[in-house]
Amino acid sequence: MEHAPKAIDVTNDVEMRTFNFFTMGIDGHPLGLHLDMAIPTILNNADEEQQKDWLPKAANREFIATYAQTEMGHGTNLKKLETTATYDPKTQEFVLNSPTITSTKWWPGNLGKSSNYAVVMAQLYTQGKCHGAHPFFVQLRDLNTHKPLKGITVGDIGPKFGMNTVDNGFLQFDHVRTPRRSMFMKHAKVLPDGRYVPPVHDKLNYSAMVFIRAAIVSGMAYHLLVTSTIAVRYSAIRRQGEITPGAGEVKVLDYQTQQHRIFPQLARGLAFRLSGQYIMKLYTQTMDDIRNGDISAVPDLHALSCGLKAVTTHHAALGLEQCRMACGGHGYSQASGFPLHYSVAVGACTYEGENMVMLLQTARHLMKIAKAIRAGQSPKSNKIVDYLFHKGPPKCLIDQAYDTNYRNVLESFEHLARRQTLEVYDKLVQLQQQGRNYEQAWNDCAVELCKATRAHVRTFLARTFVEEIDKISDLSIKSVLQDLLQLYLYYEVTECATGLLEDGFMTGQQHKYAKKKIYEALEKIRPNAVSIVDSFDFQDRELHSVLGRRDGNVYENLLKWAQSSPLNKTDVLPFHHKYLGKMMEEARQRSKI
Ligand SMILES: CCCCCCCC/C=C\CCC/C=C/C(=O)SCCNC(=O)CCNC(=O)[C@H](O)C(C)(C)COP(=O)(O)OP(=O)(O)OC[C@H]1O[C@@H](n2cnc3c(N)ncnc32)[C@H](O)[C@@H]1OP(=O)(O)O
Ligand SMILES: Cc1cc2nc3c(=O)[nH]c(=O)nc-3n(C[C@H](O)[C@H](O)[C@H](O)COP(=O)(O)OP(=O)(O)OC[C@H]3O[C@@H](n4cnc5c(N)ncnc54)[C@H](O)[C@@H]3O)c2cc1C
Repeated sequence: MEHAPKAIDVTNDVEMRTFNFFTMGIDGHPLGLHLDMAIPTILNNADEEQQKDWLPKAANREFIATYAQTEMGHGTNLKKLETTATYDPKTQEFVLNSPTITSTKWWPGNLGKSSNYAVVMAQLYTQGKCHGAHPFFVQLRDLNTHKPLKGITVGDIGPKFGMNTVDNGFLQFDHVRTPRRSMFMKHAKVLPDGRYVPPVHDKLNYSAMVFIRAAIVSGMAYHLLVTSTIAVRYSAIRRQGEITPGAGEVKVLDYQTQQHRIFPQLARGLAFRLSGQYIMKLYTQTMDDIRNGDISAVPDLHALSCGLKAVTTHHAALGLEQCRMACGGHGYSQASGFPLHYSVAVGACTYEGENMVMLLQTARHLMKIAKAIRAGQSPKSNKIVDYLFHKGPPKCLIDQAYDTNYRNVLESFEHLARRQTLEVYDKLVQLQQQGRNYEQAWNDCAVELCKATRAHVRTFLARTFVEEIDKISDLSIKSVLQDLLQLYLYYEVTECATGLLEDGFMTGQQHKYAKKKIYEALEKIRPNAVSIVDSFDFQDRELHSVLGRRDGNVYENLLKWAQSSPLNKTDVLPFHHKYLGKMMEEARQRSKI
């Protein structure tokens, strides 16, 4: 090709690649899974020889690979995946098979028509024993004809809620043989004679999922900032109704309800962006540590990435809907961009680990800490969880005259997370003392366990936001961002007020104080709102929105957009006379009788 694209940067510059992934393929593109699941799997799970062979070709786009783990019958419970990879020592090959209809791989992005390779998660059998789900690098289609290889049935799963430019696919194996070395062998191995060598940590095979979970946090920030930009810009040009009778129609952005709907999404977008940077740095550092044989950070990374992924995707889904609803009828048009952004972002509540399951994974981590606290152990030096070991003030102090760096607000979030974590731990213990087994007790506490995770993640998001704003030296920028920080923190206080009021930690008067601080922040943000969203410098093509155009020429372009609809190619649609015209003519004839 004349301007062949240069090789993908497969270094661990994940931050930029992630952002490209989320911005480049907002509704997905043929290389989405190749870039952000297949390549990370090769980087983190292939041994040196395999990396030498596969990585340059992957970077050079000599093939397209996806990540085929989920099956028709199982997505969450990886232990019960049914695809098998059985080692044959005679030929030193694995035989891949889909034994049941429910073992059909189902959902992998770009699997249906684009990919010719896949990372396939299969239950590994050797010497008659199953060793659990392991990744294999498997060719699916002929590199020249692109036809499926022998024993492989593959196709697209059909239209979905959204992201319909992504060919999510299905895949079945009928005793397909693949070389022994197609098994990713950095961590676990199968030797030529069939002996299994276990990994140092049995979850290292899950690293690609951890990468996307970490990346999704910035993805959610991106979606919230994009849709807030659309809603703020549109609200700044849309005039509807009067505040002072006779003074003329106002910009809907001047309504306090409009500000209360949109500005918190702006604030959350920033908060998620800052935590997204943190978790991606933690991911990169942990992967480097693993390469040096240190797996100590793996549990912290897993717990934080699961919790952040679940909370940010849920809040993004709610926030995008608020932005859409704030734009009235035009917000419901495809011209707004909201249907596209929403349908892509909300998928992240499900993919890469369904949110309830992710919240409970983080809760497992919190329960271990609660056990240590109840056993009187001292905290590890880990800023993410150390606060759980601390006592904290007995009463809320958010309305004290001076709250330097929002210490009193952060302590309120810490108080709630600490109380929720310890109370649900105590309930877990109590239910077991009453005779329930651990698993049943766990299920009977699951809703409260999820609340503990949400409280812990809220604390992390808030603290990170405060710390990062504090580092800003440009006072004019800092002042604007502090308005958003104030809104974020007190909005989150009101969002979790039930938990703070429940034990009398916060008073009703303090709740009123928090609301006052919210309204104060809304007023401070209003004059800067358009400049704040313009500063993100999103291109109109990224926003996919007539309402969010930087030039503000919404109405002329809305009409142009509508006129470009295929329906408007002719004044009278071809089928009119055949059906509607005929129906009306016959009705008129009948009425003359
Ligand atoms: C973002 C939007 C912007 C625009 C985007 C554009 C388009 C994007 C489109 C697509 C991109 C995404 C494509 C999607 C891909 C996928 O969905 S891939 C499939 C994802 N599937 C999952 O996430 C499966 C979820 N299930 C699991 O992960 C596991 O089953 C489990 C729930 C974690 C349980 O695991 P398992 O059963 O194996 O383990 P247990 O026996 O229960 O033990 C749990 C212990 O293991 C520890 N653990 C589990 N996972 C990990 C991990 N990844 N790392 C480290 N440790 C792990 C866990 O902590 C327990 O430890 P403990 O026993 O000590 O408590
Ligand atoms: C847009 C999109 C893209 C995707 N891309 C890929 C891909 O590229 N590769 C890939 O392998 N997969 C992909 N997936 C699949 C995705 O990873 C799974 O859908 C997800 O892991 C959930 O699994 P499931 O759909 O089987 O739901 P299930 O696991 O059947 O769960 C159904 C519901 O049951 C509840 N539930 C399940 N387990 C528990 C539990 N332990 N505790 C509490 N509640 C529970 C939850 O409410 C859950 O929503 C994609 C999915 C979507 C929507």
